[in-house]
Amino acid sequence: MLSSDFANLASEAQRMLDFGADWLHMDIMALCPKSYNWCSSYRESKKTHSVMLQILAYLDCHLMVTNPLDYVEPLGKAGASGFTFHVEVSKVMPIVDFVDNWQELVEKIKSKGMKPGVALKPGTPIEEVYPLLEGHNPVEMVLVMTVEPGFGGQKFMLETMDKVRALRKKYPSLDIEVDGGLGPSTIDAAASAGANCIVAGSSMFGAPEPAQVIKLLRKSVEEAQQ
Ligand SMILES: O=C(CO)[C@@H](O)[C@H](O)COP(=O)(O)O
Ligand SMILES: [Fe+2]
Repeated sequence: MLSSDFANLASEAQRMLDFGADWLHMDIMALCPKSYNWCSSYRESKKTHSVMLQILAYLDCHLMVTNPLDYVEPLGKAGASGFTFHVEVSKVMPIVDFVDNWQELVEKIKSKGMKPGVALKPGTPIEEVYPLLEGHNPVEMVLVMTVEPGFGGQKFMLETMDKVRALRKKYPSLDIEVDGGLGPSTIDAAASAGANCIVAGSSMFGAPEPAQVIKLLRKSVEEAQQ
């Protein structure tokens, strides 16, 4: 949704769902701490239109913030479906034992009815997320960033596919999301590496026929899965 027309957020979201999108991806960034309000505004606007859509639209929230714990309560209230925090917070947070802290974080995310996920930046080794996929409270999705976080419309970094391949080999049924620079020219590389959740911003909102782009992305993932 970062590439959408913010003045018409609800109709932009509806347009993408009508074109065939499964999820709406919401980027929440450190310097816009109230950006989670998008979720509640979206839910509110939908109340008057369609109760069904309110239930059906999956809000996939990607938190590029250093204090994810502070967002669990407000995002849960705002109607988020997925809550994906960055593994790099372990380095910037004044945390003595990140392992205990992420267990607590995952537990809180689940208690608010959201799906916990972990994201990693292009320069972060894949091994750093492995501990979060083990134990009694594992995350349920890994978001591999295929551009540096910050804004849409950047060039897909092909070298990040090594991480997707390694992850898919180790976890055959895990949800692996790729985010940044995905579109018709890059989807095959991501799909064949093993990604099954595709975030597409500028390639969707900038397309003359977004429905065709979605079809193409889905076909590539389905074929790779077979
Ligand atoms: O998280 C981010 C950027 O920080 C992404 O979600 C981008 O917003 C995706 O946009 P495109 O690269 O598809 O235009
Ligand atoms: Fe994102």
